This record gives sequence, structure tokens and C-alpha cells, in this order.
Amino acid sequence: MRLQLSAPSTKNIQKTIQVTGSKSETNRSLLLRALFPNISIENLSISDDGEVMQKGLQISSGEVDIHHAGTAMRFLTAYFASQPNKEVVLTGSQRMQERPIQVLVEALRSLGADIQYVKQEGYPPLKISGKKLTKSQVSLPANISSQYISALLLIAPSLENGLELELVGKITSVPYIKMTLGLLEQIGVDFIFEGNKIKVDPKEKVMDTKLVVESDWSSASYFYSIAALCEVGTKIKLSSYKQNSLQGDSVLSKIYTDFGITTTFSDNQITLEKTEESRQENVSYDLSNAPDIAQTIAVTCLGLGMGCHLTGLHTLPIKETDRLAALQTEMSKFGAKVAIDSESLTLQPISSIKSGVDVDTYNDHRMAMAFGPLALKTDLIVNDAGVVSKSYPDFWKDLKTLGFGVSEM
Ligand SMILES: O=C(O)C1=C[C@@H](OP(=O)(O)O)[C@@H](O)[C@H](O)C1
Ligand SMILES: C=C(OP(=O)(O)O)C(=O)O
Repeated sequence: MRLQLSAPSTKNIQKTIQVTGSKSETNRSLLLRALFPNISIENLSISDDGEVMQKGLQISSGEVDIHHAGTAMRFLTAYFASQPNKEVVLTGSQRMQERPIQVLVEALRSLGADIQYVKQEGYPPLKISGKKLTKSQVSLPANISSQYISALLLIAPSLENGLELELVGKITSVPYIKMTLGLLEQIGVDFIFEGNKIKVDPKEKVMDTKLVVESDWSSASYFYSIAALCEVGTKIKLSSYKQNSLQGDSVLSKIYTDFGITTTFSDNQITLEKTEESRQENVSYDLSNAPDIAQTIAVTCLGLGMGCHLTGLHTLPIKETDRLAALQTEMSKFGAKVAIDSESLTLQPISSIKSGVDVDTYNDHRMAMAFGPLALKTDLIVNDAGVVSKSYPDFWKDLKTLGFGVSEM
């Protein structure tokens, strides 16, 4: 699907949008419910990643294909490895077969798991023969992906001796680890997280517990970007959000004050209001705790003619695409000057951007969604726009609700 995007007739938007549940909270909650059946879940993410996780958890033998879903790949690897009587081949899209998983496989093997690489050493697909894991101490690098750590933490309470993790190196994407621990806390699991050690106690049964998934903050980022590119007075309300979020991307409410956006929380809703024009020429952020909003922020800056220096982006090259390279290529099409290295991106301020650009999306939902708001500044085309279904299938429909021109070519 190739979409032509154009600006709404008014840049003073006053609308309300219901955003689907967080895919990160959803896929954790689903795994916990598979281990502890008296958990119930509300506001599940309606998305490809949530769907493949639900399907994967129902399978006991044969092939499980999780497409592009990183969390499903990592969480299900730990799940199947710890389930006696289950034997599966866990596979995914071509890109998933290029996303590393060795750290998790090594950690699980050190606990006694039986996991074989089907094709290339260190990468999916994996042949997993589930076993009862009785060892309880594991050490693993923490600087590549926090999902390996969350995967181990999620199965930890179901192991007969619990689990003690030693995290080696600088811990990346820390809020996602805290999100996992936050959910364990909600189901009554005891743990200690001190320095580079996490200890999780075993738990045989949990009380009847309802996990209510908050809507997705990474998805909210595109509305922050839209509000920032609109006129002062714009108000966009999003449901269902709360002030004490488990999601690290809720840092958006602070970051976007630099772009003139004030966030107010009330009755499960946030209101994003553009209260002033941004007065800064350059901004800089360390996004090692919030990697998924890097693309949004970079494109907001491009639209506002601002420069930015984003650091802590060392995980971006191994996500749905190499996001640093993809951002550089696509922003350059608009006339931007963008420099990247292995962990940062620098955008120079520019006074005007080119129109009629064809944005390529590289099978990455966030490439499509990050560039969408730029239609407020210039007409553009988004190629393979259906990729948004990974986390936010209604994204284009919701853009139409805000008044954007969205037409298939
Ligand atoms: O645990 C999670 O739900 C996630 C962790 C992050 O990955 P890394 O830890 O690999 O940075 C994030 O980018 C991803 O979208 C979701
Ligand atoms: C990196 C992402 O997802 P995952 O790693 O779960 O595929 C994302 O949604 O931005």
C-alpha cells in the first residue's frame, strides 16, 4: 500500500483518539497468563505483534512464526525452553533471522535448556526442546537488548528455584526491565533489583489478578510530533493513559515541552496542547532508555527546521531495520544534512524541506509512522504503509480523523 499524505485543512486540531494497548505490556502479560492461568488481561494491544504472541502461546509442537515481533521472538524462546513436552521451531521474517539472539540462547543453555540453531549460529530460527530448568543462576551481557533480560525475568517465577541474574556491562533500555518487574509485582512475585543483580523468587500460584494494559506510549509519540508541528492552541486528547506509567516512553511528556507541548493527565486521558512555539534551534537527548521514540523526535525536528543531536542509539541498528541508516537516507531526501555513527544521529537545522518525497519504510512500522506527521509541512508519499500493523493498525485511520489527507495511490 502506497499512501499520499497531505495536511489537514486546519492546523489547529481539536480531536480525541483511542490508542490501542501497549505491545510491550501486552506481550509480557500474555506470557505471564500462559504461566499463571488465573491472570486476566484488559486492553490488549490490537496489533500483529500481539496476535503472533497469542498464537505462539497456543502451539506445543511444529513451527511457530512470529514474523517481525522482537518481543515475541525473545519471550517465546525463554517460554518454550522452560516448558517440558513442548518442542517447536521458532522462526520469523527474513529480518528477524538477522536480529541477534545468541545472548539469550547462551543464558538459557547455561540454565540447562536444549536450543539449537536451525540456520545461522546466533540467529533465529531456533529448534527448542522444552525442559524443566532447575538451575537458578545466570550471567549475561546487558548492553545489546533488554528483551533478553525481560525474557528470563518473565519465566523466572515459574522456575522451581526462581532466578538470579547478573547483568554484565552497561544496562540498556532499563525502563523495559522495570516494566517487566512492575508486572511481576502486580501478580505478587517478590524480587530484588540492586546494582547489576536481579533476584526473582519462585511462585507456584498467583492470586486472581487483572492486568490492565495502558495504551501505547510509543504510539502516542506520533501525536506529540503532530501537535508540535501544528499551530499554538492545538489540543489532541489520547486514551487510555496514566501518570504513573510502566512505559519508559512516557518521558515524551517531558521531552516535548522543548517543542512547546504541555501534557495534562486526567480521567485516563492525556491532553497534548501546543502552548507556545519552540524557541530552540538545537536540542539533544540521550535516548538509551527510550530508543523507540528516536525516529519520531528526529522527524519532529526536521519538520520544525530544528537541529538535534540524539545519542544512546546503539540498539537502533538491530531493530526492524537499521534505523540509523534508514533515518539518514530518508531525511536526506527532504534536503536534510544528517550525520550518523554507531550510536548517534546529528541533524543540522534547515529552513525549508523538499516536497513530493517518496519515503521508504524498510518493513519498519516506526519509519512509516514517524514520517506521517511531516505531511503538516509538505505533501509526501509513504511506501509500504501497511507496515504500521506491527504495533498500530489503525494509525492511518486515526490520521484521517485528525483531518489529514490519506489516499491510496
Ligand atoms: O521489552 C520490550 O518490550 C522492548 C524493548 C526495547 O528493545 P531493546 O531492549 O532491544 O532496546 C524496545 O525497543 C522494543 O520496542 C520493546
Ligand atoms: C524495536 C521494536 O520492536 P521489537 O524489538 O519488539 O520487534 C519497536 O517496536 O520499535
